[in-house]
Amino acid sequence: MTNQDVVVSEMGIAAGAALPGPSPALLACRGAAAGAMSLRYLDLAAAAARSAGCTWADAMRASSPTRSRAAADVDEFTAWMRKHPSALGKFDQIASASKGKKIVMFLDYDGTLSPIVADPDTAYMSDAMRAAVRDVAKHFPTAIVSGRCRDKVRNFVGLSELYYAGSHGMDIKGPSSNPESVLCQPASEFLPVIDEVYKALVEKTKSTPGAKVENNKFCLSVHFRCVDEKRWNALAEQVKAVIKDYPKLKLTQGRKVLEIRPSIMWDKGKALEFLLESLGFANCSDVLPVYIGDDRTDEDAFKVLRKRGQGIGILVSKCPKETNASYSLQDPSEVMDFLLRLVEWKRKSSSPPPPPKIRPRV
Ligand SMILES: O=P(O)(O)OC[C@H]1O[C@H](O[C@H]2O[C@H](CO)[C@@H](O)[C@H](O)[C@H]2O)[C@H](O)[C@@H](O)[C@@H]1O
Repeated sequence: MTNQDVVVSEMGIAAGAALPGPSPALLACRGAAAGAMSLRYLDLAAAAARSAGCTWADAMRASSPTRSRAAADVDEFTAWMRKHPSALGKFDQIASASKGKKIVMFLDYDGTLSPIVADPDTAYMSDAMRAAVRDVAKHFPTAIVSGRCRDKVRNFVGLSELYYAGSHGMDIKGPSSNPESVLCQPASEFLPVIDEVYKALVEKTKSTPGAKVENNKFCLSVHFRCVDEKRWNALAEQVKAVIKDYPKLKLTQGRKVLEIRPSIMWDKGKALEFLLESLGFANCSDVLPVYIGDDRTDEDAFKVLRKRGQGIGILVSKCPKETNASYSLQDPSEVMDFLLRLVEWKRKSSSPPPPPKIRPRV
């Protein structure tokens, strides 16, 4: 079977090829991943498109909805909101679930802390959001979990006191202020291959106007947000033509982006588990991980929370989506409101009660 077969047969998107032998780094990182099984998110919309005999472009369209909230079916949205209520509306419920527990905050970057923009290199987060994240990190251990290369997302966020998990969790590092902080790079043996494929993809896709290849160190992104929809299928063919010779890589999809990643059993869910373990919360019942994300790669983390029966998954979305998250927020501005509210609640609940008023003697 060729890798091309693998790509097409397994979801038409994800090529689950043979696992590479464990690297020393992977062995080092295995603590949280022992007995791990693949937590790959099942892309229902794209799978449905393909099983209906549709093209890659159909699957790309299905996984990158452009439909506005106004055009969406209101009943469907209301029903979805009932299943995934607003984390702001249900703030008191979330706060009471955290009583006696240590909150650990996990935040996705694009579409969660920064609004989605056409040029990935200018997806800056606002100073107000940065201040909110800084405040959150003063009270709770906080990690940024992103598909981007760790250095890039670290530069965008600009806060040294956080944990960063870049490349969809394949590159984890603790706060730079701590010389003993963790480092986990389970896909380090893939670096030369990723570099080679990056160059090949840049060359192959240069004939597609608007296509952009982003090197995320342990994985690659091929953006099609600025590509004419008529060319999406051709672009997917170009990408498949390049990766067909690399059976240890798999192809997945995000928001108007094709992602090329090592086929290892590691994802944002594994990163979450690894970080909880590093923080000493491996088998604790008194921890409440809160994960906020907007994309399908975040579903791996939501699934882990569901499986643990512990923690709170919050999907950032304006329209109904199949998700393992329990709550929702509409956009990064609501994410900021939620973070600020959490900080305010924490301040109030940990400050000592005011001293009793002494009545002046008359
Ligand atoms: O895990 P994330 O932090 O959400 O990263 C996922 C991908 O995000 C970026 O792409 C997305 O945001 C861009 C900027 O808003 C947008 O132009 C693009 O269409 C989106 O897919 C990032 O550029 C990718 O490398 C990440 O994998």
